[in-house]
Amino acid sequence: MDIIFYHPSFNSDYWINALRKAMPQVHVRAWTAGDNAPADYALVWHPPVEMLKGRKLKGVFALGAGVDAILGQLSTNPGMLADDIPLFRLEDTGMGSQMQEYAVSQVLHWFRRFDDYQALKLQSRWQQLEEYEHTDFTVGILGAGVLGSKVAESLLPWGFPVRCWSRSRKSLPGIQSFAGPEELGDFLQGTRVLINLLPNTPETVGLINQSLLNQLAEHSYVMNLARGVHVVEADLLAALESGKVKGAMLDVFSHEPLPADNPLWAHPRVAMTPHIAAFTRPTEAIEFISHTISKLERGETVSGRVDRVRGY
Ligand SMILES: NC(=O)C1=CN([C@@H]2O[C@H](COP(=O)(O)OP(=O)(O)OC[C@H]3O[C@@H](n4cnc5c(N)ncnc54)[C@H](OP(=O)(O)O)[C@@H]3O)[C@@H](O)[C@H]2O)C=CC1
Ligand SMILES: O=CC(=O)O
Repeated sequence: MDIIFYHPSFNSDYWINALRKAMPQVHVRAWTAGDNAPADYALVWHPPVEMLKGRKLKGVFALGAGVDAILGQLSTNPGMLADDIPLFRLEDTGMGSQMQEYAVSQVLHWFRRFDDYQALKLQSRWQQLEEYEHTDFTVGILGAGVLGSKVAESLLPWGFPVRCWSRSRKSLPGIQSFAGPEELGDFLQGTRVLINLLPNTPETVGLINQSLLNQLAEHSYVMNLARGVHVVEADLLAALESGKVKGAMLDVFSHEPLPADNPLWAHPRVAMTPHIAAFTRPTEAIEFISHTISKLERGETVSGRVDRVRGY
């Protein structure tokens, strides 16, 4: 069996050695321009069209959780991957615990008013503020898939009311589930901290806009861990100015790296990180990929297959 590998920034030698160790019977090679030799599987992130075009593959694995980039490439280059070639993505592979750490630490930061205390510190003011109540700190998670559900579970032990919104209804112990566009309004009503873990699809682009932000609780907080295109930046800035939104923590942006003249950089109530909420971890990712390939080769059912029509 042959596997080709392409990632624009990962250390290919490291990955290829680790893949060979995990699957000693498989020939793994880094794909380079002009390589048209046959392969069974391709492991990719932002692949050149020519890498995949016309290949008869048994499957393609995206080396991340989101498949918006590759589906975007496919929409402009439909011949890049035949419809019958399955596309898989990484499910959790260590990203769940990273998302939990990120979300829990930031929710606690806001709940314990460290943002307010930092502002007071900058004015050299010693002042004790009123405590927030857990009951006034409902956390609502947009997306209750692999990562959203893990984040939801991790917030429960801290005493916050937790709710989630997805396409289909979930039954996650202790978490209130809202489903579909008709329940989005009820989900937003009373949500104090909004965490976004939706995939980037035509239905979710621009969802976090003025209308949505207006439905949140007063002095709410927004955390975007999914994709920049979900948030209408001008609407978020307006909501921060009006005080409707008290603070935002952003990991992802419509344009990455975020341009130097973007007003988010200087906003005192916006914190940000450079798309690091969850990294692809080689050991866990390779374990998932090798396990999935073994099952596929045995004709067994696997999870992680992308529904190309649905877009995630
Ligand atoms: N910032 C970072 O470092 C990283 C960001 N990400 C982002 O996180 C995203 C989520 O990952 P993951 O949890 O693995 O994805 P999943 O596919 O497992 O979960 C997606 C969730 O979104 C819900 N959803 C999709 N479309 C809609 C819609 N139109 N209306 C309501 N709910 C919808 C799904 O509902 P249902 O369950 O009913 O299908 C599901 O619950 C990725 O797509 C990626 O963009 C991922 C890794 C790292
Ligand atoms: O943003 C990262 C991903 O895995 O998707």
